[in-house]
Amino acid sequence: MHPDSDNKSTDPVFEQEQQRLTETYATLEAMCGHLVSQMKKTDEEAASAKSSMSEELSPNFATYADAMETYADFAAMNRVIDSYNLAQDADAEKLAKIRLLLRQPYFAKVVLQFKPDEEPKELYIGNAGISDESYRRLIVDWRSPVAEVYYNQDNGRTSYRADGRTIETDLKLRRQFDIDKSVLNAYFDTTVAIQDSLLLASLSKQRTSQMQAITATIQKEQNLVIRHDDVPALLVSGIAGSGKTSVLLQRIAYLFYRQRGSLDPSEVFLITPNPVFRHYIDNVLPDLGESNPETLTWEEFARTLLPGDRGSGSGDVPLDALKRIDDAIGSFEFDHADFRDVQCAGTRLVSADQIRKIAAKYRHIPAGPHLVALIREGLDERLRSRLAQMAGTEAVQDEMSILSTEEQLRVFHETIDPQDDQEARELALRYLNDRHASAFESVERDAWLDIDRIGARILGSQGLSSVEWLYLKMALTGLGNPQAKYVMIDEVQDYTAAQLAVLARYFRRANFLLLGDPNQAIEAGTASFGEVRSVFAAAGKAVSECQLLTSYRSTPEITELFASLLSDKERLRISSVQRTDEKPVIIECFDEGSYETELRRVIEEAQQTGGLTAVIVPWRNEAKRIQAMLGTEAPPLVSRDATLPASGVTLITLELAKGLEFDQVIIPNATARIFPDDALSRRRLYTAISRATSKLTILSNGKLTPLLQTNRE
Ligand SMILES: Nc1ncnc2c1ncn2[C@@H]1O[C@H](COP(=O)(O)OP(=O)(O)OP(=O)(O)O)[C@@H](O)[C@H]1O
Repeated sequence: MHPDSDNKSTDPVFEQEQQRLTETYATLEAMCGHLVSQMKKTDEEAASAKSSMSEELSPNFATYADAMETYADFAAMNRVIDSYNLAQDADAEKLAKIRLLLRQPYFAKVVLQFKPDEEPKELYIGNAGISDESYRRLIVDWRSPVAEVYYNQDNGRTSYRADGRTIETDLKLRRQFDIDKSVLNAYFDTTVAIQDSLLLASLSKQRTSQMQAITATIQKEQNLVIRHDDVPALLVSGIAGSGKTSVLLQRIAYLFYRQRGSLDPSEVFLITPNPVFRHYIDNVLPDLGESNPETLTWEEFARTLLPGDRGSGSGDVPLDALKRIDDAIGSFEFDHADFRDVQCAGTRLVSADQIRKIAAKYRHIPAGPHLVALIREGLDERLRSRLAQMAGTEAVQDEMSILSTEEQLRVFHETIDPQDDQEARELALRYLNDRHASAFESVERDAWLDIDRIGARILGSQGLSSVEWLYLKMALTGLGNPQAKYVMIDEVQDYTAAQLAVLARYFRRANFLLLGDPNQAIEAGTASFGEVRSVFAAAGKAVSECQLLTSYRSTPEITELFASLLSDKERLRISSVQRTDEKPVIIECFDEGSYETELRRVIEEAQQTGGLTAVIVPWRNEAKRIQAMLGTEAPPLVSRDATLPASGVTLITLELAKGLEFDQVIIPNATARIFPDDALSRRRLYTAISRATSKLTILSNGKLTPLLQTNRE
């Protein structure tokens, strides 16, 4: 049922629901006001308790007993402050939830009958769960077990899982709401047969430059991924616009909720294609009341681990090279030239020869993380004794005595005036430890190992690629992040098998969520889904799989056009959600003059229509060509670190447009030269076309690519 504005006032259900909303809203507002004043009060109490306790505190360290008493007083004061802080933290968390709900208290209601003789239960589902003062559940969190019945989209007998048990119930009613703060705009009672009105309403909205959460309209196949059991690797293959990125973000929010208190955002990693994409998605989790995880591109990940003078490389390395590294490590022995001096500020602190001597003590242990850890410990000890010996020298003590007051404060947090030799030595050691902090760091990072040289010996080649370098370092030293619990890789088809092998090994204890579309692999040499499976299986991570086959982004006509680039078998399985439609336009021009006129016209038209339009070019040099042709009227080119504008026309390379979407897409030159009839061009064209939500214009300056010939009118 969809009451329009005329019958709202006469529809008793609408009135009842508006009434319920008004009451809930008032309760939330009251709770908010109460919490704010409570937090203010706690703040004042904490401040006054602190000041009266500090006044009463009379530190006395005269005797051992006095000192003990003083410490006990300090500890008591800290305990009081901690309890205030804890209370504040709990209140702040609750307040954040209420503020989230004040934007939209809930978006759905389900009525569930658990036992035939019981009253049915009404549950309102929202972005967070909250109970009122008398512990009555006002709103249920969308991630709570019972909310699953809403997403299962079955009316009648259904079930959900809670604490490993399956709970049977009868879904009597599934009602969706369009709510803005305390105003009910509409409600929809849904059954499976009727299309999802809230979904259609949400899809028909104009796109913004930032991705939005899809909590209220998550579809059944998407929910299976979001609520999937924890598995070592979950591979989701989904067509363009099927909600892979949306599902990924909703799953992160789900995991944070389910593991509240034990899962920290710093233990979740999201590997994204580029910074433009990161900006595009970075509001979704905060809007859901959650923090963003650690978000990195491959380049950023590699840069933190590789030596400063090395680029992150292409990653295009055969898996076989990595296998040879694994095979070789088993029987590998260091030789004298595999070590490098530990240096700092031009001083050699531990020589390669000394490292060799430390290593010689462990000759019976095979090369690998255990041996490297032992050498590292020995080296750390050697470094400490070297600095202790330097601390006793006159040269260092003289150097320390002429430190400026500022430098003394930075190093010692006070000015110094050593009274005897012993004190002077201790201070000199602190000074040296500070000055040589980077030497300790390079011992810790195993920078004393010449990975390039070791790799050249193992692989028999001159110079390692960055991926080989990383893999070898991990195999040899155990480099990795064993604390990471989840790693999410979006657009997984864009990584090479070797890059994925590095990630699987680096985050060795993490569960992986891998999402991608084999048809959007726009570079040669990246991993097929078969390779993705075998890389993770080889890393000891059994792969489970899900598929998403409905396109939510594009209109049926656009979906049909990009689906026409796929094999018949694939095309037939794809569907799109019905909406108002505009036929894609293909314009083939045979002379430069008419091409320029047409291009100017479609860009001008796009400016007039409003919304966000992308002119997608395959490479940067094509962007330059367009800029040269259009001069000052060329749309601005999106750079790698940019944030998309809210509206207007932009020029963007395919690489950066990946994963994003636009109200309109213009493909400015789809000739056979740019999109020849081969598999890679087919995927590039599929990716470019599928960025459009509602309008698509394709031009060609010369003969149109054969890939689209059959689609012309
Ligand atoms: N259940 C849903 N309810 C509302 N909107 C949805 C839903 N699922 C997806 N969408 C919308 O469809 C569009 C495409 O989603 P998303 O970008 O997550 O897909 P994708 O599979 O990652 O796409 P691609 O691989 O083509 O980059 C987005 O605008 C998203 O908000």
